[in-house]
Amino acid sequence: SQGTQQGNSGGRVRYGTVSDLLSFVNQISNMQPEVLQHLPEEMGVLLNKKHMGLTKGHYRIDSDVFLFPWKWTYKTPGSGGHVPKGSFGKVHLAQDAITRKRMACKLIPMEHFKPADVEIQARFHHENIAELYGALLWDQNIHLFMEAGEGGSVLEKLDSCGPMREFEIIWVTKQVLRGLEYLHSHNVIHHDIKPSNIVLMSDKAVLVDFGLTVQMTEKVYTPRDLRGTEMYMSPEVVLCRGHNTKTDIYSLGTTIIHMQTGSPPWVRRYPRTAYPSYLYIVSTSLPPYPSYLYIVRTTLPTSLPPYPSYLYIVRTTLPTSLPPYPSYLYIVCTTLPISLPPYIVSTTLPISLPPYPSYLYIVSTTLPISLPPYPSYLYIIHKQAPPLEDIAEDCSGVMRSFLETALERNPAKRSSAAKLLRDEAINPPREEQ
Ligand SMILES: Nc1nnc(-c2c[nH]c3ncc(-c4c[nH]c5ccccc45)cc23)o1
Repeated sequence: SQGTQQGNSGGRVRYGTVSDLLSFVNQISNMQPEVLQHLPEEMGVLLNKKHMGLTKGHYRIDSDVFLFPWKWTYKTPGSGGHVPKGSFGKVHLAQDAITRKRMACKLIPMEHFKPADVEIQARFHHENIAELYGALLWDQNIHLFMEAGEGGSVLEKLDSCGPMREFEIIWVTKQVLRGLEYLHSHNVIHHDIKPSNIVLMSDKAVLVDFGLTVQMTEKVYTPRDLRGTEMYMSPEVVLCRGHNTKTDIYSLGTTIIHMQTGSPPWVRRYPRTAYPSYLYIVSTSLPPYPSYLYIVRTTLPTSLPPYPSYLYIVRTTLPTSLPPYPSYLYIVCTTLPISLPPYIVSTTLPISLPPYPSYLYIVSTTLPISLPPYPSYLYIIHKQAPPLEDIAEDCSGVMRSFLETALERNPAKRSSAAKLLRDEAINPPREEQ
């Protein structure tokens, strides 16, 4: 019969609706790895007919669409945070062979992909949220095609051009607040607002990376793990006792400090490099444990208050001498959200230490009596007042009060995105613009 070619002889990529895409990503996340390894051809659902040209049910990489590395890898956030899971993947520039439309294409290895990576972006549409155009499975990677911010991210801009001027910061802040106002009105928390997750276009900025995003079903979201990037994390998230959309406002506040000064809060006052070479205390992910670091001391107090254990890195006065074994790695655990062997000792250190010291390396058995206070930013965020000292000296008075509101320690006193959008700091009188 004259049936449509696509249905039978074509490939396994089709145009579909958001629900088609969501059932596709759920279906493939339940597929056995061995099935995924031998896929004869690409599969997927494309939402956007205008930008993506299918050819008989095919959308082949390097034939129907071309990928160009943006030389931008979205590393696991171990380099700056305690996040047990974050966003994996490389972001490429993609160009459709038929429509010539330029897009961003994030490749997520199947073993790291979870449907939550796309659910929010597929279901919620706003001009300040990177639009999802489609999802394709090929070569054991999920390819997420999205709206491209060809100006790169705010972090790249800061790294290449240094601190931003206030009128630029105002422009970015308004775009981010519009995106947050929309997400928060649907009880969605982004959880990872920071310069690298804000990308720039000629006429707007958009939020990207929804890998940590959640939609609250109650008034308070109680996490099972730590979500976000340490430097930009709010005190209530660090405490792990429940939080709400206001956490994104705090992270926007720290992001503004980063845009003003070129550095995130805290790092100038608590530099990671404050340590003599023999002792590094930083925490990333301990294989396979969540990325906390539980160095307290060899003899533990009988009971600790119910705070999360990573807040107990306070005993920097280690015993003057450790048992006679050289080059120890001591990880003595306090109360952990999961059970660990009570005492992990390894007599051999990894051959090459990662560029960021990622454990506590006690490379000599005798240590000086006392060490400088531990710069665990989680502990600092938890203990100290918000980082108002890190606000740029030349910050205007109105922007300073904007930041004081956004960085309020008590989320209930922190202004909402809707309220901040009306703030005079980001609505300067016309003659000033
Ligand atoms: N993690 C993540 N998840 N989705 C995205 C994303 C969606 N659209 C995009 N457009 C541009 C960039 C981008 C970031 N830095 C860059 C540097 C140079 C050029 C482009 C970029 C990233 C994205 O990013």
